[in-house]
Amino acid sequence: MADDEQLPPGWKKQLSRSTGQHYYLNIYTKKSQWDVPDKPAEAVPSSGPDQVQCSHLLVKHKDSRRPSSWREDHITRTKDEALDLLLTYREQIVQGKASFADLAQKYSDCSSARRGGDLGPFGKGAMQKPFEEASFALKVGEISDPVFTDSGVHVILRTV
Ligand SMILES: O=C(N[C@H](Cc1nc2ccccc2[nH]1)C(=O)O)c1cc2ccccc2s1
Repeated sequence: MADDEQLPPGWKKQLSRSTGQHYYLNIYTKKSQWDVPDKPAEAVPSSGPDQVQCSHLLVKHKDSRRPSSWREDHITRTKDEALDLLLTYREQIVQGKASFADLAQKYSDCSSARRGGDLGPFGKGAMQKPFEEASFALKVGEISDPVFTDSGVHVILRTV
């Protein structure tokens, strides 16, 4: 077990009264963590990455900004039908019954379908706000809940 003197600078080892386990306190930000720190404590909380890379599966509906796609010239499903459809795809992915890229390639109403839904790296300001906020809130490898934009209903996978 690492003692204070062996910890990277800026960390303090504490004992949790509730669990009896040790945790580690960042003496600058007062944030704590269970894992033994392996780098100096950040004096300022990190503002997160400048860019992320995500793939998405989009199901459009009749009220989408552009109710047309490579799959269907004239999309007539309702928003509720789009959500139900998206949830079936999300469930198959989460249950490991299909890969994200495979379902995006087959069913996404975005032209990124040909790339398994990959949008490439993007920063803040590049995508519609609900999509951006959901993407930057994901950890790498995490899949979002359904996200609604003017384009339709999305499920997002953060890849980088
Ligand atoms: O806006 C696009 N496609 C639209 C649908 C759409 N709307 C979106 C809104 C947010 C993120 C991705 C989105 N894709 C379309 O095909 O009607 C993009 C396609 C691609 C393809 C490759 C890389 C980036 C992009 S962004």
